Amino acid sequence: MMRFQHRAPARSTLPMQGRGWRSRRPLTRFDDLFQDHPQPMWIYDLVSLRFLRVNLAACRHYGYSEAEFLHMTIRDIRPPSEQARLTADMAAAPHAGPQSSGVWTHLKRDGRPISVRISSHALIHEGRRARLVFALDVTQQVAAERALYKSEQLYRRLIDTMPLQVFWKNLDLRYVGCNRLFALASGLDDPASVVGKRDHDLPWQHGAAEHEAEEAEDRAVIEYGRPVRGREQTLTAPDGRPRRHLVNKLPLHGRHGEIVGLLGMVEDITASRAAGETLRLQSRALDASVNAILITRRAGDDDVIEYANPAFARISGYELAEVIGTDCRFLQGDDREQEGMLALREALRTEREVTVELRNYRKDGTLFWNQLHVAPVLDAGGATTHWVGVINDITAAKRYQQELEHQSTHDALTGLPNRNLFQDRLEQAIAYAARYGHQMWVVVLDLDNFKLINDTLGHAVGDNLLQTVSGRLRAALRDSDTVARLGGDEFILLLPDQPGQNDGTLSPRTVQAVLDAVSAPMRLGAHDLALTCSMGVSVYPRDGDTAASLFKHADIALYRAKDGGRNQLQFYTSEMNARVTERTLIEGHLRNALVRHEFVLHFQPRIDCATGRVAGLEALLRWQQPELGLVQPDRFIGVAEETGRIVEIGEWVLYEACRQAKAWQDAGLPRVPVAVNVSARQFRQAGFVQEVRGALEASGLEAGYLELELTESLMMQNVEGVIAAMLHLKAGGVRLSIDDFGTGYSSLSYLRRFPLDYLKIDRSFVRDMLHDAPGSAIVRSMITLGHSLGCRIIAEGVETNDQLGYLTQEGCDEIQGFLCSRPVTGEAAGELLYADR
Ligand SMILES: Nc1nc2c(ncn2[C@@H]2O[C@@H]3COP(=O)(O)O[C@H]4[C@@H](O)[C@H](n5cnc6c(=O)[nH]c(N)nc65)O[C@@H]4COP(=O)(O)O[C@H]3[C@H]2O)c(=O)[nH]1
Repeated sequence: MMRFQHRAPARSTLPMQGRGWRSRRPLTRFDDLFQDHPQPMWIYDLVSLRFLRVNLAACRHYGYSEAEFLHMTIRDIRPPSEQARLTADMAAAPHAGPQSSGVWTHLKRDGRPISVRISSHALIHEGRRARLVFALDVTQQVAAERALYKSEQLYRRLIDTMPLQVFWKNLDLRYVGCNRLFALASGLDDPASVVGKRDHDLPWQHGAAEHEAEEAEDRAVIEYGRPVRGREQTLTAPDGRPRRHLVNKLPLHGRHGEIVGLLGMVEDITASRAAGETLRLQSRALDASVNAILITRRAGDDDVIEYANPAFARISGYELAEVIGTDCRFLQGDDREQEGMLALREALRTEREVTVELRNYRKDGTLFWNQLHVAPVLDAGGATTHWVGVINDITAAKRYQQELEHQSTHDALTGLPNRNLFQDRLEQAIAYAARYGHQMWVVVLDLDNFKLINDTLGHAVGDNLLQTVSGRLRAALRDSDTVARLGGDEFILLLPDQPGQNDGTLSPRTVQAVLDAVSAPMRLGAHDLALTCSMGVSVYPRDGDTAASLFKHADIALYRAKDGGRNQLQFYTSEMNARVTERTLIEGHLRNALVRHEFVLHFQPRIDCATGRVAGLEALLRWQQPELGLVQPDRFIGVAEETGRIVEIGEWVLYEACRQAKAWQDAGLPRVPVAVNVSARQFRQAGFVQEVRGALEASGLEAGYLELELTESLMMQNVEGVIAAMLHLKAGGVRLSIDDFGTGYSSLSYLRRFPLDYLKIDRSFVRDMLHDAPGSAIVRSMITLGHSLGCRIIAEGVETNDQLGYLTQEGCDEIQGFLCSRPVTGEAAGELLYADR
């Protein structure tokens, strides 16, 4: 250790007080004190700031030797950051007396900083103005203070950053401290402003009642040491809005366990409560939804159900507990390869929303159609964590849609495929047959006389009949065959290759099955019916290789079958085309026949059986077509009826017949009625009665000389309307006859109501009447019936004297037929009348 070696009297130091600055007496004891003092001490020159003396403790503490110190100034032991402060301190320091100048940072010789508390005293040292400095090392104390400050800061920051309002009160219920949140909630900016106040001193938004309740609770906490936990309350926040709080209060204990106050924590749970409420509502919405909702999570290859709502249980029939944790694929059962599944898998793979329609199966195995909408649920980072699936049971809509589709492709009455569906199937069958070299048959089937049954027995019976025939046809054929209804009484059959049949003919068994289906006796309501049918057949590929040509050719064959007397099956032949061609030809020529005056009337007399004289003349239409020659009615009346031309043609006949009859009368020939055939279509025209009246007026013929022949089937359609029109005509004096009697389904009760003058027995009955007993009995009863209705009986088609004899014997009134005369021109008919004078 270095002693104070340079001690010399000349360097003695005197304090400025006491013995005086000029005293030179060495103060050895003082030096020793200075030198040996445990605190670092030094004297420095106030002008040069140089160290003048340093004690051993200073040398030890700072690490400088005394000699080194004496070459330094007091600036040299200070860091640059303290230099300005030193300058200011020097300037402010008193020239005499002691000074405490606070804590400074000094640097040791090795550069380490220390904190020192400096106190100094002015003095004269060896004639210089100097200062004696005591440096107390407070480095540790400062560090501890700093640490404390720091921890206080930390604690302050901690309670200020807590998402809770924190406060603590003393026994007087005055606030001792609080965090920033609490201060703000109380209406102040700064926690310090809260300290010392009581609740009612703070600018809360809520009122005195709340403060009182609050303090009462505080007092209870302090008095009984019982904490308050999780009390909820709603208070008004400084912004005026209600906030929901969760309040906790604990007693604060002193060093000896005594209660010294309370610590309170208030948590604002408004947002979490609102979120909870939202969740509650959303959960309720999920529960109440009529659509099933699933939330699934991907787990490996599975989409595991995490949530399913009650609607899911209702729709699927599964208990919720059964399905949670399982993959959704149980809903498809084995029906996995569905179109919707492909789209669904793709959407799951690409994590996109999708709506698909799936066939799902309930727990009991029944199918339900599911319109499924799935959407990914993303986390904050945008990754898919779950999927939400909304299941909409669209079974009813699907069924409705299927029904609509069925309706558009099926016949409503019979449930059979309609023409459109048949066409599709035929096209498919053609493609198939073409590929495999098969043949097949298209059969158009028409029920004979259906129209008559429908018209006479009513539509309900007609419908019933069609349904029965449909069912029978369906049952008679194989599943691979198609039966469709084309409309009305027309059916069409598609019969693909019959096993063992490749000769272009239908198997007799199939034909028989179809015939039996139609002709087996049928009881419909009160009616026993026996039907027949006509069939036209075309064969693929012989008669056509398109749906249209097969259709057309089967239709032509049918036409031929009907033409040939019905109740038969006709295969299409190329010659049939000729007939169709002729029909087309006739239809074309008919268009201009009237304007070209190509029609003429022939007349056939009928003879009174009693007198043998002409009783009347029937006007029969002939068509003198330049290219076709004289065309008989059976070749063109049907076409005229179908095309509607019969209306204008019939009108011409009516006028012409009246004109001719009047001309004969005017020529002085015998006055006999002229009979005109009226077609159903013509009769149904709204102005028909007026038209008859017009023809009579135009010709000047008396109504009593005009006779209208109405067919039985015409009269049975819209019976009431027909009777009304007949009564009108009858009232005007016109005579009425029922033509072709016996060929239709006349109801006797109706017959009585028709105001008829004549009943014409159809020539088919006359032809057959002498062949067997039933035939003659039928004619006999017809005559009796006619007479009982008050009609004169005319027998048609009388060709032989035997027929004439029988008819006369049975009381027939008039006869018409080749026996008396064929239909002849108007001129020849005039001659007949002339001869009959
Ligand atoms: N086998 C045979 N036939 C006989 C005999 N006596 C008469 N006929 C034929 O029987 C038909 C009688 O006429 P309808 O039954 O009214 O049958 C008529 C009638 O339904 C219809 N028709 C003729 N003219 C007209 C007309 O002006 N208007 C309408 N709507 N139909 C007419 O055409 C049908 C056929 O007329 P037509 O060919 O003139 O044939 C006539 C006549 O030539 C006979 O002894 N044996």
